[in-house]
Amino acid sequence: MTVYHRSAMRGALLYLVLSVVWLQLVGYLLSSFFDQSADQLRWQLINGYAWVLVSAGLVFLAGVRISRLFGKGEHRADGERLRQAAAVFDCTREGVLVTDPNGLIVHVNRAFMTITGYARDEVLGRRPNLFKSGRHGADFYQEMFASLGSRGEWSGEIWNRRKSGEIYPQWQTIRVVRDDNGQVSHYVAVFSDISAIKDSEHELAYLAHHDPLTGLPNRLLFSDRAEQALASSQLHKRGCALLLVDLDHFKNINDSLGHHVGDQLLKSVAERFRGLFAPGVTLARLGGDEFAVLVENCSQPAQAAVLAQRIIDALKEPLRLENQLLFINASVGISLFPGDALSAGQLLRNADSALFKAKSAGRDGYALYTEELTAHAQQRVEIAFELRRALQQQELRVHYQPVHDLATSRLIGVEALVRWEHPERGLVSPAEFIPIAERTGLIAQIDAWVMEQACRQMRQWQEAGVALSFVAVNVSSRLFARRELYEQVARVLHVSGLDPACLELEVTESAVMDDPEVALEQMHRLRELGVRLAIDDFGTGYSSLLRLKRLPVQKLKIDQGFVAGLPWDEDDAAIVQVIIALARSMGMQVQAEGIEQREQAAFLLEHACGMGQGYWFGRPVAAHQLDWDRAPAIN
Ligand SMILES: Nc1nc2c(ncn2[C@@H]2O[C@@H]3COP(=O)(O)O[C@H]4[C@@H](O)[C@H](n5cnc6c(=O)[nH]c(N)nc65)O[C@@H]4COP(=O)(O)O[C@H]3[C@H]2O)c(=O)[nH]1
Repeated sequence: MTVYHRSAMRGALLYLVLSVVWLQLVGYLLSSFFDQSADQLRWQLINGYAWVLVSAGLVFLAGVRISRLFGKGEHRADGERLRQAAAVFDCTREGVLVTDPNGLIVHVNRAFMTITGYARDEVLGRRPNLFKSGRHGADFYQEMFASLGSRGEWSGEIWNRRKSGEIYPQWQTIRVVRDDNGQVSHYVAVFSDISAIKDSEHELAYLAHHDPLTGLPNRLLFSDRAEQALASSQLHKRGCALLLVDLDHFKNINDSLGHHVGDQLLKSVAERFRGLFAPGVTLARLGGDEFAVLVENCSQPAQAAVLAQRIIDALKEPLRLENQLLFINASVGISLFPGDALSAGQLLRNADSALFKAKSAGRDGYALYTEELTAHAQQRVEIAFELRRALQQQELRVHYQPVHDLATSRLIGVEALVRWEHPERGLVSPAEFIPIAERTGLIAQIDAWVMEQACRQMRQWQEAGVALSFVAVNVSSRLFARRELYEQVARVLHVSGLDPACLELEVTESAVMDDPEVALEQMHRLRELGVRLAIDDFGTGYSSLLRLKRLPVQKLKIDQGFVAGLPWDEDDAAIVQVIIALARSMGMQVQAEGIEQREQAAFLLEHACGMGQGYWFGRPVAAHQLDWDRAPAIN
């Protein structure tokens, strides 16, 4: 039983006792005063009314007492609630602002002052438009008031101004407070400062769309901009050009000087490129050493070509990094909208095909996309497919090109060169399928097969009494980088029974310089087998002389590009002489490729080049077609 029940029970008992005592007493008094029962009855009636009156008075007094008591409790609870609300109001991290129905500020909390920078006195009695940033138009506020009118509430993002003048974003909820009669009594706005969230949002968006190293737009943003540019160009009937830029031999710099220098180089290149273009041009780094440039309002190939040349020329000046000068070139592929492609994706693919063409044409230049390039790309896919079949169907052949001793003019060795006897297309040049085989990884299989054939053939010649010093085979950079090359060579030598000293492995200069440390290890292992090593196409790469000196190589092959200009081109002549001197100083043999004229052979002989090969001595032919006795007189 509660306290209230007990006191009510006490009141009721008191009333019962008083009533019984009163009735007994009045009954006794009336019977002793009056003899006449009629008089007694009348007075009893009067007494009844009097008691009812007294009871009504008591009930009234009790009611007043109870309501006073309850009233006091409610008042106390209200006060408590208000104190709690004020504490919450003041401690909350959200800013709170209360206005009267006329929009005049009547209350703000502590967080409000911290966020806005205003003191309480500076804002009381003023209107919230004091904080307007000017970022929102009239529609925004109209919508806000419409929502307050219809739903009694509005929430959303709003930009306001602090006392310092700084504009910042808030997340704000405004609520209408109504009195008992349904009239608006106050507006309460609760808001939080979301600048930090906005900043991280911006940072995330920035990171998602930019390359962190150079700060340039990345592939995602570039594609997006390209889409927009194409849409706008289509609308305004204008043209667009996409230039894809790739740094030549960047990997060499990265590998030889380290990633840190590589990164610095990319940053410097990005800086140079930035300085070339007007703000309307989008420059991006798509990844690695690949950059892209999107030029709006450029529909003529000649215009785009001028820009491409400007990019190439921008790198002619060496870059200074950490007290060293670095030289780097670039190749550029160009594709135009709407002439070459109608979508951003296609434009990019076409520029990539054009870039491939620029690279194949010797780098440090640009190429424009043509439809033939798509045809070529298609052809490359077909060749890759057919090449697999060719290997299974044994359509590959090995031809041998004679190598002559320049001093005696005698045939002393041969180079094994693969040929593809296509059932429909006839003899396919390796220049056509070797790059595809390299891209698809089929080259390892091809090289292994050629090596096996060449070793067997050499054994047969030796058994037939042919005096031949060596057979040379090409090892692609793909295979050269693999550990299994060693096992493969050992197995072939074992199976064929060929003396390892008769096998010469030709590795291109770029394959060696791709990863000089791996190359060095691989070469030492191969040398342990007893085979000879030659560097092919020497002069076209970026060999460091220090590295070259450490390589266990027996021969340098002068690239045919330098031989072609002999003896009249002074630059070629000078380069050839330097290579010969270099090889001799390091105790290596020198062999020139691509000798097509007697004068070239004479120049090489005069400058102490030991060996030579070329059409003038003999073209690559099938094994049985070799002319062992041919020794054309050089002088
Ligand atoms: N203009 C001209 N060219 C001459 C002359 N003398 C020789 N050549 C050509 O020059 C190329 C020399 O081979 P390479 O530099 O190793 O260049 C080779 C080599 O890098 C690659 N290759 C050929 N066979 C193989 C192979 O079995 N494996 C690998 N990995 N690559 C191979 O394909 C390239 C091209 O081979 P080929 O078309 O056979 O072309 C051969 C040869 O036919 C000349 O006097 N004038």
